[in-house]
Amino acid sequence: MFTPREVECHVPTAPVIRSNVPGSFAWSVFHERHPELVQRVLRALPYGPGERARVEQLLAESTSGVLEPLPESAQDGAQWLAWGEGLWGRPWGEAPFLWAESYFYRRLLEATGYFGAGAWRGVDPFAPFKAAELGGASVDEELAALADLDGLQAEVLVASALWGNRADLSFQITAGVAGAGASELLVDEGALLWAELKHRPGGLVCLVADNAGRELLPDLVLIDFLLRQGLAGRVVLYVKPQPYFVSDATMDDVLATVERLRNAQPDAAREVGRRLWQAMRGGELDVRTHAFFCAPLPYREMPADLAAEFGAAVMTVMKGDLNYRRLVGDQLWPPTTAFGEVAGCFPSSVAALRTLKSDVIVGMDEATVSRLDGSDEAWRTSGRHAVVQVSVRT
Ligand SMILES: O=P(O)(O)OC[C@@]1(O)O[C@H](CO)[C@@H](O)[C@@H]1O
Repeated sequence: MFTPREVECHVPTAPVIRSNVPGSFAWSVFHERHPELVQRVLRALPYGPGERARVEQLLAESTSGVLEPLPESAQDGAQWLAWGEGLWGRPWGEAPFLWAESYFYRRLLEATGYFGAGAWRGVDPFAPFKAAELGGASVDEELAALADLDGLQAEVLVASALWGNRADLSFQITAGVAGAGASELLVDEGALLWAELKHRPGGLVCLVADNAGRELLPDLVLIDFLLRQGLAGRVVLYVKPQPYFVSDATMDDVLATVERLRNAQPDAAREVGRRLWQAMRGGELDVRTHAFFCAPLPYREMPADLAAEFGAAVMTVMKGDLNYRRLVGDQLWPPTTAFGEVAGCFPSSVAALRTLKSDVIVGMDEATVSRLDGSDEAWRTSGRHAVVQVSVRT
């Protein structure tokens, strides 16, 4: 069980998103994305009849059944029982969307034997997808672009880490080529991010990773840049403790990506890989994790030990859509709500680098919202729009 942090945190209220509204984005995740995901998982690995039956049963339960708790043998069973108090026995769609999705991924690991005593223990059900992406041509292209690394500006590296967030394998299941088409940066507070880092160079920078592969690669290049320029004296890279939301990065993915860099062409990419390896050995790059990163809760409910880690940072860079939902709260905020008003409880200054792939959005101006609402596009979920939003802790 987590020890909650003691903090006075006042945020406005807004309706919590749930997946029980047919036609909504959240509903489509459970009724369109998950069925396809389950089929892909069952095709990608030769799970036996027991695992397959449990996975199919989970899909049926999560689309038309009620929430059942984890088996008593699960090591985190008591924690989930507490998190789900009042929800057990109710339809999945009645639970908060963030809660229900987190629980779906936890149950998928249960069904595939990830935490069991058998041979499937520790086997990442999404590993085949992640490996295909990391070994693929688009990563070759990203690596080739590193030939001109010394000429690349800080802003370009942030843009690359930002748009790398389009490469999210769960999103691509229903969106096709993620966020295909022209892209638009709706809010760009990148200058504030760099000003803060330059104002307080040499401190701790935290980066909370999102997806492996095409996203983690530019994240690592950005980390290398921060260390090389002395903008950060130390970087903590946070990854998930277990497979989650298909392509979320774990320690295995960090190691595979650093290895990919160390063996890459051109030389500049290999040099990045070599420096990252050394930085990990020397402690300047510390890869860490915490059970809270797979918890069904917003960051404002993070436990005291994790809050203390973030509290020591000059800046935390928060990657991706899900981290954004957890940072501001998975709620239907009026889009003009100030980012700092809902993210300001975070223990350090925080910069969100996020492409929009779910309904949550804050920090917009009225005119942009009207223009986008007047267009035909599902702009909140298409993956074509992005924000760089910063809240500075004074
Ligand atoms: O966090 P990421 O990888 O940027 O996006 C995660 C995502 O694909 O999954 C959720 C829906 O299942 C949404 O938060 C978003 O669409």
